[in-house]
Amino acid sequence: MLVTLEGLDGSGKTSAWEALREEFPEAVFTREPTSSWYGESVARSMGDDDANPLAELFLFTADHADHLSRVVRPALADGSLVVSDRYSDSRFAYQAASLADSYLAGGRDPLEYVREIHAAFSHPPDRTIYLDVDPETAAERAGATNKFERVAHLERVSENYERLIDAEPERFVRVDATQPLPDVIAAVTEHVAAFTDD
Ligand SMILES: Nc1ncnc2c1ncn2[C@@H]1O[C@H](COP(=O)(O)OP(=O)(O)O)[C@@H](O)[C@H]1O
Ligand SMILES: Cc1cn([C@H]2C[C@H](O)[C@@H](COP(=O)(O)OP(=O)(O)O)O2)c(=O)[nH]c1=O
Repeated sequence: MLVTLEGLDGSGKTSAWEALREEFPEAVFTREPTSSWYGESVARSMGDDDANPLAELFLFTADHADHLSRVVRPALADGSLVVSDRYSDSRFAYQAASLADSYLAGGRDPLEYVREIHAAFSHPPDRTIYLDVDPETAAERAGATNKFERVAHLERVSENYERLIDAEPERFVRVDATQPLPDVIAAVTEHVAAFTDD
């Protein structure tokens, strides 16, 4: 089973993911962007305010393709529970927001376009926990260290996540990430336990 953690920067995903490692020691824990050289290319692009958003989408997607074949598919084939801190929904929400101001031929909707690219090769998550926090709190917590962490951008990202949740309400569970962190972690842990009991 593939469980993904999604949400704005500073929503507490990494803290929850680390806590889950203690609770589910048999599971495979992974994340995107990865630490491979593809992931390093992504980090380089994120550090460049002039990076082309379409080129950046393909760097993130290249990292995802490698992550899938090297980590996610083999672990799922072994029957492992896989928990990923960010996954394809991050591309649908963030890169659709980055592409919104650029030109896509034929009036294409950026979010649909990014989804279509993934549909050709990706493995969709079984369940996704969305850590729900407002863009102002997210930017404050994350310390606005890169261009994705600006409030206006996070507002667009947040709207895109809402579209994704509306489209697949059965895949997502929402956790209120404005609660104290221990409560967020407890809620996330309970959800993962319930998924694996099903
Ligand atoms: N519910 C919360 N309440 C207060 N601070 C939080 C909460 N969740 C996360 N933080 C803080 O925000 C920062 C980013 O948390 P992190 O778990 O790395 O989030 P993410 O991986 O979603 O960016 C950390 O300093 C963390 O302690
Ligand atoms: C995986 C992924 C991340 N991102 C962005 C979200 C973050 O701003 C940044 C780094 O992700 P991450 O290291 O998970 O940061 P955080 O812990 O703050 O959430 O990359 C994308 O824009 N697209 C993607 O596909």
